[in-house]
Amino acid sequence: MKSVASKLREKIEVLIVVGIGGSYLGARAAEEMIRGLYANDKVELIYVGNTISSTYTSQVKEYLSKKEFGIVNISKSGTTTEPGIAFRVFKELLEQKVGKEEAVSRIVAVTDKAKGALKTLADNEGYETFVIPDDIGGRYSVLTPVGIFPLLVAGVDVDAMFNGAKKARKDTTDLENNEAYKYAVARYLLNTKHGYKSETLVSYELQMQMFTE
Ligand SMILES: O=P(O)(O)OC[C@H]1O[C@H](O)[C@H](O)[C@@H](O)[C@@H]1O
Repeated sequence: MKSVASKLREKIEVLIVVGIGGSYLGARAAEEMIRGLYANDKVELIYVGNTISSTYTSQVKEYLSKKEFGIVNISKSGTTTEPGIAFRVFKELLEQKVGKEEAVSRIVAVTDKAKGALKTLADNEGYETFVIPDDIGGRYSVLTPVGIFPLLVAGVDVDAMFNGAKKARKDTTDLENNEAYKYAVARYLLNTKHGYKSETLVSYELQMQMFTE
């Protein structure tokens, strides 16, 4: 995955990340938390397929007219409507810009190992493909190719991320010092013993906003 990402990085200024829900939020949350909102890196990530806004889509198309770009299309089922539409739009734009053959070398699919329309399309077109493991749900997929591929193209140090994840796992085995566990216990007690029925998790730190999305 690293070599595919670094080859793509050499060619492009923008990576179009196609995906919605669990197939996009992890990468975006991690990218913004790690790089900040205005990253000083040669490759910019632009997220599409999480809206059907034609205004947004045409703004991104216009922005790309002067940029070298590639696409990663991320969908576990391979059949979700919004990313399906967005992928068609941006694939066509890329093919018009660089030709079909070069477009194939700039498109990557992240999807199920065997089933779904995206898997079939990727096999037919010859796109490089990375697998979303069966037993990992969308919202937990940031440390799979769903999050890691876009982050690699963005130039994020993913080895440091994995080291951090390993350290967090080790540190949290002791429940008394596990912040997530303490939070879960507190909210459970507030709900069941004190009658609080709704909860709002808010971040006023702009680059952490996607974490709570
Ligand atoms: O990865 P996909 O199959 O395209 O699904 C992407 C997302 O689609 C919807 O928004 C679902 O509510 C999410 O749970 C899912 O993560």
